Amino acid sequence: MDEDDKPASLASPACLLHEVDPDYAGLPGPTEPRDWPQVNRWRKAERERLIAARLAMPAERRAAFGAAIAAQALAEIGAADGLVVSAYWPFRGEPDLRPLLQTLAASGGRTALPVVIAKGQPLEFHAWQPGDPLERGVWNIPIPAVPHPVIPDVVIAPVVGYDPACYRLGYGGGFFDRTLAALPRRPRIIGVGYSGARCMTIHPQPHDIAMDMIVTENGVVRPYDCTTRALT
Ligand SMILES: Nc1nc2c(c(=O)[nH]1)N(C=O)[C@@H](CNc1ccc(C(=O)N[C@@H](CCC(=O)O)C(=O)O)cc1)CN2
Ligand SMILES: Nc1ncnc2c1ncn2[C@@H]1O[C@H](COP(=O)(O)OP(=O)(O)OP(=O)(O)O)[C@@H](O)[C@H]1O
Repeated sequence: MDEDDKPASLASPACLLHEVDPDYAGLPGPTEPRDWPQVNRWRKAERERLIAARLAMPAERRAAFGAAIAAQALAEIGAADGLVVSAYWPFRGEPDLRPLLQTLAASGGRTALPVVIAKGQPLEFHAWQPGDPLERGVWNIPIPAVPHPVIPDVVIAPVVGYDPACYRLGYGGGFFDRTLAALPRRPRIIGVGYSGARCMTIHPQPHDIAMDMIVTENGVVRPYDCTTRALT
């Protein structure tokens, strides 16, 4: 059991204030002009709340949710043959999708992990499949020991939070947004997280890039799915 797997003690129940009324939480409503310093403070507090909530889940539930997320993500990816798919090495209670990498690699896919080059710079993606050697990168995140940059067709991005428009709240480094903005062609972007990570809005900023979908243990969320359903 590593640090991430230990259930947090004294965790308080998730606060649902933000679900009820953003004004009440001191934030602008969705159509009002943003006060970005205020939004950044909100994001920081929300990150801490959401990470604590997922770490407080029993490890068995996280594992079961991770398996459900992996199965649906695999179905969304479809035929893996010839595709370059980037996922991630899980930390801080993220869904563990390493078995998905194994399945993709076994069915002809080329798998990869993101690599932090430096703060403020886009990520790189380097080919890696289960069994290949790893070394510690920035923030001690395991990265492929043998550098082999690739351009992914599909990027699986773990979320700290997400909203119905499929915007992602991450760890606050801005890495994925910078990376997606810099890639020569836009990959399919599949966000993955637990359904408890849903926010009414993450208050997207101009640099935020929406994902094509979010896969949770309960199903697939596509941008404004609920609106589409309501209109049809
Ligand atoms: N498993 C996994 N690997 C990943 C990502 C991810 O989201 N999950 N990343 C996706 O991007 C990149 C790493 N992104 C990270 C971004 C910030 C911090 C971090 O610790 N940040 C500091 C504060 C940063 C700041 O404010 O400047 C902190 O939380 O204390 C860690 C990783 C690449 N690898
Ligand atoms: N394309 C970009 N160009 C320049 N700066 C950017 C870009 N994308 C994000 N940033 C900067 O990075 C910082 C963090 O962004 P944000 O809060 O969206 O991070 P995040 O998506 O939660 O983090 P991460 O992707 O690392 O998990 C912001 O201050 C933002 O201005």
